[in-house]
Amino acid sequence: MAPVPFLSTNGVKIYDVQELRKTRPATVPDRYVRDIHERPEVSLFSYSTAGDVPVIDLSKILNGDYHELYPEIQKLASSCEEWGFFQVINHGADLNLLESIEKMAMDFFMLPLKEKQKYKMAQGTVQGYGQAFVFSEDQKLDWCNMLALGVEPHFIRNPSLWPTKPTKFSETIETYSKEIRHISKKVLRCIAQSLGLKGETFEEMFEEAVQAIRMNYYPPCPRPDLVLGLSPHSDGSALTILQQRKGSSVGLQLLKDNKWVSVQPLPNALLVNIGDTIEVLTNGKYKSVQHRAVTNKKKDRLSIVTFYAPSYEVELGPLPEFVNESNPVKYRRYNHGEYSKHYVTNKLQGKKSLDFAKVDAKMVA
Ligand SMILES: O=C(O)CCC(=O)C(=O)O
Ligand SMILES: [Fe+2]
Repeated sequence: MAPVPFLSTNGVKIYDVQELRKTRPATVPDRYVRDIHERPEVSLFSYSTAGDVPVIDLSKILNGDYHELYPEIQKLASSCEEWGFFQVINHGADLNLLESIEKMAMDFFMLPLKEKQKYKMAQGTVQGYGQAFVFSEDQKLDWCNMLALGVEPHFIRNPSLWPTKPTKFSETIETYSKEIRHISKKVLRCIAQSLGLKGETFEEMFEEAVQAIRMNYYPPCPRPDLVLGLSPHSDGSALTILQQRKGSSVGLQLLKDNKWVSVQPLPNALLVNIGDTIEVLTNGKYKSVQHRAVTNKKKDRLSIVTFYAPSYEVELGPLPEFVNESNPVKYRRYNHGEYSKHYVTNKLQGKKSLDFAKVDAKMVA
């Protein structure tokens, strides 16, 4: 039986990819088939190896002596400039907690559709189970099911969307998000240090930091050569901490030197990427790099992604330290809440959302 489509939060017909997959189709509906230039090169990602993305030992920065600290800070700076991504080891997070959030998330996605739809994303909103970035019938769809939840500050929460099944799900998210928030703060301090700024430079901006979690589940796909798990985008956050479930297929790719590079996270490491906020604050010195997810024919994949962003009231713009004659201002000042709204009301399309803040190069010259 063909799966029944349902309406996205913007009134567009979409499918639930896990339900599609249950029908064991030999191919995928047209809505998922990407234009030729967008399709992933299957051979590229299946052969790429781990270890390309720089690895930062957080304990060396936080507790190391000068001889350990300095090279690690240097490595962090070059990762943010050249990759926009780095893996963090010795981050101090409770490994049992990382394991239990993976298990909870998997248990959730394995529930019957009817149960998951109790938490369905409502029209015009971005939280819950569903697809937040679908705006038209001709937009290509991602081979992914998502559960997105606002966590902090409390007023962004919608408690009716926090699953009561599996039991302990909400409790685990609560503990997990606290742990990740703690790490986000530490990483942000290290980033400030790597920029030659005082560790506490960003603290005021993040006093009421916004934290949201997105769980992405990519079932196996009969045609990974034709589809994308998640469309190319940069994150609208300041930084993002990504955990990939152990044993998942390789799926995340980032754009480096105009080529898509596959990322295979190290076991127990957390993957951090620079979001649009830091790119703006540093006037482009640190890059919010485009990334996407690809699918796999045999294996599924789960990622748990925590976004850390300034409070909505904060006014953002390049810090004066990063603006001079040879580095003219690239971004205007804007309100972060407005940017967040702009981000979630547009489809994921590479780095296009940051055009919102770009200063026209000609006007500056
Ligand atoms: O699943 C992934 O690895 C990518 C997820 C991602 O980029 C996101 O949720 O913003
Ligand atoms: Fe992302």
